[in-house]
Amino acid sequence: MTSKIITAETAKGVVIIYSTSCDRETWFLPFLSCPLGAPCKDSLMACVVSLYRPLSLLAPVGVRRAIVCRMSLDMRAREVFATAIEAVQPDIVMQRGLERTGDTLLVNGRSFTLKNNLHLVGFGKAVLGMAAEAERIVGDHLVRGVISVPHGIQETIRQHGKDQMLLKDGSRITVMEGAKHNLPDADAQRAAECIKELVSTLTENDMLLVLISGGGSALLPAPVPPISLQDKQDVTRRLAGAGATIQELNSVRRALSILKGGGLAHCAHPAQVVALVLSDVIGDPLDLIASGPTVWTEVWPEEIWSILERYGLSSSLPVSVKEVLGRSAPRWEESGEQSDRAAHVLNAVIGSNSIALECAGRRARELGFRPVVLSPGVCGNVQSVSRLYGLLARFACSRDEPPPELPAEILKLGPETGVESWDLCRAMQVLGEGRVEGWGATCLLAGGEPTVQLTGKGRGGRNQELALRVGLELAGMELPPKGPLFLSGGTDGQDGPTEAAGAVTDAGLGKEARAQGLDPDGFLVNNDSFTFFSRLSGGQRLLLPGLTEPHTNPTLPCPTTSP
Ligand SMILES: Nc1ncnc2c1ncn2[C@@H]1O[C@H](COP(=O)(O)OP(=O)(O)OP(=O)(O)O)[C@@H](O)[C@H]1O
Ligand SMILES: O=C(O)[C@H](O)CO
Repeated sequence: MTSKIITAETAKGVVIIYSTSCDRETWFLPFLSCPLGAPCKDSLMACVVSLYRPLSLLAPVGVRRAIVCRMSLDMRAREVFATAIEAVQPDIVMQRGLERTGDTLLVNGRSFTLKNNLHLVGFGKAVLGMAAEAERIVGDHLVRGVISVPHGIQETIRQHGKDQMLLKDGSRITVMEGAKHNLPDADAQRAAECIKELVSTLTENDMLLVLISGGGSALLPAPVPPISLQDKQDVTRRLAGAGATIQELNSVRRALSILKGGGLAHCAHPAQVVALVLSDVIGDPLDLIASGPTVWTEVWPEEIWSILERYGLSSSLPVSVKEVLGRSAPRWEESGEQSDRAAHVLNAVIGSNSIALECAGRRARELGFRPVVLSPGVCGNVQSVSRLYGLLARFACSRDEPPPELPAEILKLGPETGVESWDLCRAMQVLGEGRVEGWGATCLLAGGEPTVQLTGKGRGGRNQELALRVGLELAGMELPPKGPLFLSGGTDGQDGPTEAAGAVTDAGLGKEARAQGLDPDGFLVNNDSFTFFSRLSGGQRLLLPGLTEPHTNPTLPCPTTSP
């Protein structure tokens, strides 16, 4: 059974924990080997972690430090990651996004009067929880709603006891499940039809709330006739498998869909549309998140053809796709002036991974680390990204001044991993200061989305593959025995089509695997990182969604800055 969707989906948060040196790590975790033995240690530490926050308010500094010192790096890394996830929970982002006073609703500084005229549609992995919260906030004005959410989500949420993410009995919102394995299917297509039907009946007196989160593209398939669902699926699956970026993939999806690229807003005209978006794309581009159904976007056939050519698909496209791309007429009849249409639509990003990283940084500080955010947008192929993290680890852990070629090598990776030189220099400066000044440990945080080019047939996800590769990078370096530790996880709790959110790794990974008869390189070649981590040490290094939830009270301080 898959346990996806614990949380909202933002661009993938990658959390990395580095200890700065062997000596300091020994100082920092003086009580690591617990006299109670390993199995007890974990449950004991879980209790300690859950008590840490209340205790930290009352206890003297010495006691606080002792508590933190008892937590392993692994536990603290998981805790930091859990906090990042918590920051983008569907209910929390909705509370941030929808401010209500009486019958006035404030979104992104714009106010709307509620007069029992509210309709709601939504699509995405996090939308069920968002809809439940929306109903709590504005349910008394809600006429009707339809949401398209992942297959099995309600049952999974029930099993996880997260009832606040379910709609209440008698809700006016219809929940439709589909898109098994995150692929558009007939169920999702039916949901898309119902959504289209609902929004097409609206008048200028109505208001439409559109809830959008990652995974929305697969949950709103509405292929332009005569393209069949099968044909559309074929194109997107081959593009994704060939390593197309989400920008490229969703540009193509927009060109083949009735509802994407502004089509949904077009159908809802002249109603007032308010779209609340939980971003899962680096830089929060509204036209690309879930393929931008509420953002009018021009389709340029030349651009689509060049993407298809880049990935060698242009000559093997289904006939229906060729026909649609060959059309010169606009996708829909113009209705009203551009400015008039724009005035009827408000798109607001209410959650992003910058917020997740900010919250993670605060938690890291509470847990005794000095947090450094490298960048919210690390991208590029997974090989380059893992190399970058490996080199940064080496830089952080050098006993003496690192060799001059090391910073140069790190900076060289900037352009292909989407990290500005300035950010790399800043991160290296902080890591260098840590080494010189001798404070405890550094937690380097980054968000982003590495690309995995699938060549094998195994099971995995970008975070697990990244963790496996970084583990192998670290194994080839001269590093202190107790550090660094690396964690990579998806903030939606599901890494690719697997049950895990990601994995935790360190320099001992390769040795541990070989001692258990596992060949990491063989698993990598087959893109089989999930199987690898599941078999390794009973799956202990996996980040499983149930374990990624915070142990502590969820009312963690969150930034007030708007996304
Ligand atoms: N076996 C695999 N090994 C590594 N990565 C994989 C594997 N299978 C799929 N992926 C990654 O997962 C992505 C598809 O995952 P999913 O269908 O959940 O969409 P997503 O939400 O965009 O992905 P993710 O959860 O990784 O962000 C692919 O683009 C690919 O990068
Ligand atoms: O649904 C999608 O298109 C992706 O998750 C990006 O938003």
